[in-house]
Amino acid sequence: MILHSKISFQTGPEHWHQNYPMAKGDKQSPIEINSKDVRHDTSLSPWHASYDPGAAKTILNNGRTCRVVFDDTFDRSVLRGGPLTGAYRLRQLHLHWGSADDHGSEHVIDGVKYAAELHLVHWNPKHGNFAGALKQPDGVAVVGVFLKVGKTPKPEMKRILEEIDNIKTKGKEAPFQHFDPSILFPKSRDYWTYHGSFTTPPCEECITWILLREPIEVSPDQMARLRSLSKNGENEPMCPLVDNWRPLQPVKGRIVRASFK
Ligand SMILES: NS(=O)(=O)c1ccc(NCc2ccco2)cc1
Ligand SMILES: [Zn+2]
Repeated sequence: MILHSKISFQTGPEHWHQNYPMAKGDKQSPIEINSKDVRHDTSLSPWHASYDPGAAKTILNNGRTCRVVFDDTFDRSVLRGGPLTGAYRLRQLHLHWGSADDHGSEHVIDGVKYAAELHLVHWNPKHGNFAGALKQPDGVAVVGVFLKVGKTPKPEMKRILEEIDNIKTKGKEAPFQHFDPSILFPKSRDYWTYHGSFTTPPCEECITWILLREPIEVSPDQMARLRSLSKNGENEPMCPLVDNWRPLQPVKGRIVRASFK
């Protein structure tokens, strides 16, 4: 009798729940924001980021995204206000992007997919550490900024994208200092907010999402740089790091609030 061993690497988002049951939860991210279902909440206050440029440490390619890591050992770079209670510490920022300009963001706004989505990840120090915060519904706050391709790119994105040449392959890390990520924010502070999850396993439902309504612009060349990153390690076959976004998840009756009319 010949045994056919069938090895299937079931790692796609549809299979995550087999190892991470939370991936099939009722508060998963990303979701589509439909303006007709959004509730303008006049009690929502403005959000404030006070970041210390000296907290920036390194930039790395972890094979899934390009991530900038910050010193979060004390209240050095914090996010306050908006839907949040207390100061949340900035831990890292990273991006999700597509293989072409017409898709790449994780959240979708009235059917619009942006070329990329920047996530600034903060955690609530009242829960001791990041690992503890993951287990709490108010443990983490992520600010999402949409990126669209245009002719007046933000010079500040240059800084991140210039470093990309030094972290082309998985596992590569480079120093990344003296960087204040609040320069990446658009003019308007208008945002949507809802309760959701990490968009990668283990998909804990611990995130207060704050999605900025106004996208920032990047140049075609900047998007091409992002797409030049590789998933593979240095001496492995080339595999472009693109389309690292999770498909839309069910809203399951959640209310999305807007800070604006
Ligand atoms: N795309 S995202 O903003 O939801 C996001 C943010 C941070 C992580 N970090 C990885 C992780 C998840 C749980 C513990 O460590 C993963 C995903
Ligand atoms: Zn993300």
